[in-house]
Amino acid sequence: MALLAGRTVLLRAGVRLGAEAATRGGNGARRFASHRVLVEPDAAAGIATIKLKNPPVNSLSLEFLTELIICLEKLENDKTFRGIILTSDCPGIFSAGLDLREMCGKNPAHYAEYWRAVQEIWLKLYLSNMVLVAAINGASPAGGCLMALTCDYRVLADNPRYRIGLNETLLGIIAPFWFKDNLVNTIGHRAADRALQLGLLFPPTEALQVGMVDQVVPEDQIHSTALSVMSQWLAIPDHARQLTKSMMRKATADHLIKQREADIQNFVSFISKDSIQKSLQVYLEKLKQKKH
Ligand SMILES: CCC/C=C/C(=O)SCCNC(=O)CCNC(=O)[C@H](O)C(C)(C)COP(=O)([O-])OP(=O)([O-])OC[C@H]1O[C@@H](n2cnc3c(N)ncnc32)[C@H](O)[C@@H]1OP(=O)([O-])[O-]
Repeated sequence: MALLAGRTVLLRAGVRLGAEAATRGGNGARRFASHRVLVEPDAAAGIATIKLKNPPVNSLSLEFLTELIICLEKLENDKTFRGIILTSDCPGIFSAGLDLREMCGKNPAHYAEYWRAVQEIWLKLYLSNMVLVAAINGASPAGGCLMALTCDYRVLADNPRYRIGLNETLLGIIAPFWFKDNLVNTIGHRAADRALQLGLLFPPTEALQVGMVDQVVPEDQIHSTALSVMSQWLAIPDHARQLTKSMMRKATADHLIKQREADIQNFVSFISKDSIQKSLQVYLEKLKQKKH
């Protein structure tokens, strides 16, 4: 069901697979990349590093999400890879979260298509059989935080500007129940209750304290730390680790899978409200004016 729904998204979004480059890397691994999703394979280690490259802020547009979904499907089906390091190619930004322009001034069919893609990326990441390590090398609000939360381990670069959290309430919107579930599973109910209501964005020290991330390291050590964490996780036999991961996560994922269509309808009717559209426009305007 999830897969079929995801395929619909891919076709509708009309991403040109022909635009992707497929070459052989020095280690013989198939290297593939799209415009916005760079994949650096290390076949010998069984690890692929995905670098998000949708400048300026890696906002999750429909096209970007679609490319990421295709990339994850390919890696998941390629037995060469057992682990993914998820990081950013945009200096100082991991991801600014959902692309606000996809949620403003569009029609209900567009909102529905967009939301299906957001659900799909979450399900793909959260239920991946591979080990996922987030190397968070920049600010990570809202949807950016959500992607990091799907990973098995989070390393954050030590820079006070790199704040992470689900800040939806600050935009006048509400984190969906499955964002909430993922956060509760990570930091516990009390901390999630406070973080969600206040829309808290945690700087590194606080993020570590609350359990939003597992490790904070100097920025120049982020990739080496992610690699060393990955090797610990890959030392565990895949079948045992994968079944354990599924046991821990299935109920949370099923919560969404069982009501995907209703969740889409909820999102469409919520986001289409005049008051919500106004809040989002005001927020986008503020972001634009911040520079001037
Ligand atoms: C129910 C729904 C659940 C929702 C979940 C979400 O994820 S909601 C999402 C919640 N996300 C947030 O609340 C994060 C909002 N973003 C930020 O807080 C900051 O941009 C930053 C800290 C990520 C980077 O700071 P920085 O000083 O390095 O960069 P900058 O601020 O100067 O921006 C550069 C350009 O990017 C633009 N743009 C930025 N974000 C978005 C976006 N999401 N989308 C589209 N565009 C965005 C910005 O307008 C500007 O455009 P311009 O003027 O060039 O045309």
